[in-house]
Amino acid sequence: MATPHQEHPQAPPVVIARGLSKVYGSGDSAVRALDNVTVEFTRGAFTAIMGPSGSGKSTLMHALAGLDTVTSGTVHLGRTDLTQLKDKQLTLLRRDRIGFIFQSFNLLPMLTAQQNILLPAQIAKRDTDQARLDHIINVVGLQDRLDHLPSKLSGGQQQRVAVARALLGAPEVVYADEPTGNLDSRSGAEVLAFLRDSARELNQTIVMVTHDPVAASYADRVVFLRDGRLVDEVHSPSAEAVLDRLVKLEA
Ligand SMILES: Nc1ncnc2c1ncn2[C@@H]1O[C@H](COP(=O)(O)OP(=O)(O)OP(=O)(O)O)[C@@H](O)[C@H]1O
Repeated sequence: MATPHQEHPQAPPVVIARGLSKVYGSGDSAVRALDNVTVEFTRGAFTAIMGPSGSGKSTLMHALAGLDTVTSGTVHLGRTDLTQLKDKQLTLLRRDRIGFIFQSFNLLPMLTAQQNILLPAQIAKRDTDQARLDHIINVVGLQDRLDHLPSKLSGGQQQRVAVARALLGAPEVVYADEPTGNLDSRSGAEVLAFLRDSARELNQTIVMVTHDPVAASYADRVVFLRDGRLVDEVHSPSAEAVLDRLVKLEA
């Protein structure tokens, strides 16, 4: 068992959400998906967001990432309040300052692993830091797969390409939405270990939504939602401790 990652409480928060509420619809059919959520994510911390189905996990991640608007509250990435930005500014902010990892990998099928990893930097006309690229490719163990098309890679390898792509630009935060949802448990464990290592070795801030207590146990901290509210959190979690909290929340 690895020693728990020491979070740095003195590290400044990279993302700060204050008083976030999100209401879908209106009148009798209104659904309060987020209800006054205040939460911070410090630099280099790997945090999992958990909660029963419908508790607001996706809504929270979409709000944090500037993928969706909120009804009230603020979301700061560094000094920028995302809730004040127009669509075009949000698009640029997501491109330049946030990394994304999705359950479905989202690789372009006609590009090799290496081309997929480099694509966001090319689109943004950013120079690639060769030392960082080499390091990340090593960390995710893709050295001999770089020329392969996604269709010639296993699911775990494809997700490692997606992880490398998300990490390359050293974004201020990486959001991972059920990153192991399509993987068998061994590939899932590899991807989670890479996420954990990149938080530690690259001081990468990572926020992951997951249903899986084992996946959450790789994080430094797990925050729990119920009915759109932040109701609990666990630091240096074991899978058992996470499961225990979840069972109580679902009771
Ligand atoms: N576009 C939408 N329109 C109306 N209601 C929505 C919409 N998106 C989400 N909701 C509702 O908001 C609440 C929170 O949904 P959300 O998808 O954030 O939960 P979740 O915790 O991610 O769920 P799951 O674990 O099932 O993916 C739910 O009651 C859901 O039905």
